[in-house]
Amino acid sequence: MDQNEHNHWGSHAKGQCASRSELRIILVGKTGTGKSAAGNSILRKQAFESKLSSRTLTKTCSKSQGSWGDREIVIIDTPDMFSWKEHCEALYKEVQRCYLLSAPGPHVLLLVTQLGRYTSQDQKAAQRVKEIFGEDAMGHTIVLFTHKEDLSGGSLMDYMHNSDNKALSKLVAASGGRICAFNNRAEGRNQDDQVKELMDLIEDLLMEKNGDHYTNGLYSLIQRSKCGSVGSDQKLKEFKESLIKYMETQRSYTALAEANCLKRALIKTQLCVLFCIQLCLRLLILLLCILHSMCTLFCCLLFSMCNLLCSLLFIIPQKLMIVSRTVIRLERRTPRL
Ligand SMILES: Nc1nc2c(ncn2[C@@H]2O[C@H](COP(=O)(O)OP(=O)(O)OP(=O)(O)O)[C@@H](O)[C@H]2O)c(=O)[nH]1
Repeated sequence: MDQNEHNHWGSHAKGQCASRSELRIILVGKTGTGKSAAGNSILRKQAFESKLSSRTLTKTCSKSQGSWGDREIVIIDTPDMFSWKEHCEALYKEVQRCYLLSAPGPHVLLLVTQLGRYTSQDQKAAQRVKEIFGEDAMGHTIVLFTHKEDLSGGSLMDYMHNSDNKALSKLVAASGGRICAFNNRAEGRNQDDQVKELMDLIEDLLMEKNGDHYTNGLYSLIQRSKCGSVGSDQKLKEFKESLIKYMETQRSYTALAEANCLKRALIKTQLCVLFCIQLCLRLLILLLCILHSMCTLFCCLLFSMCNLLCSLLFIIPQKLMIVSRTVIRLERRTPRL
């Protein structure tokens, strides 16, 4: 067992009696979005390594502390554990480390994404956050956009309002509309202002949650282990087993939800097709009726024309006869010279 894990396990007891003003924040999201840089902005020091890199820079979960007013701020930076495709030993190890570092539970999950770059990878990362911490963790999530300078002075609300990224809108809605933006290159007053904006958002969230941090079965297990009599190694082993079970359960919930979503979409499509077929049939019947009426009208017209023609054929010779008789009579009366 890793020595570090022993230390983390031991440190959780320290977390139980942490001061009431302690604020635990976990930075989550896709790699390279600016999680470490955001952590540094909040703490206003170079606590986490952050630089432009073609590879993932943060290799393991780490924790750093600072303060904001009378609040002690604890930030847990996370490595690229939100985009690994499969559940594997390395993932479980990092998740375990993250749980132990953030026990008895985070007040805020800061989901970091780059402004204008919310891709399918970010969606998968958000999904993995739910797999690791549970669906209810969205209730303690704030979406933090980095590269705020790209707004060029415009407001984040306007940006969201004009965005046609449905997945992003869905994420923001699931996070209760709690959004914030950082320019992690900002300094001095500008840096303080954006941290204050985030802190105000966090205070509102905590007020809503009666000051409570987020917790779930795994955090409760860490809490309970404090009173247990079993040794640290055994506790860690049990915790890891529970964690694997928890993540697998969350994953099957997600798969089930996705399958239900797919089923609903399929039913909707079927209903749409049925409606279209029904509409086409009705239109066809209407067209046939119109054609039938037109045919009847045409037949009537033809019949009338024939009738008229026959009548004319009968009347014209009669009239001709009369005229010819009159002419003959007149000829007879006229004296010959
Ligand atoms: N211009 C600008 N650059 C930023 C901003 N935020 C982060 N960056 C840059 O983006 C790069 C990646 O930032 P990191 O903080 O290392 O990102 P990360 O998510 O921690 O990445 P990993 O640790 O590799 O997972 C760095 O070069 C940062 O300087 C921002 O708001 N504006």
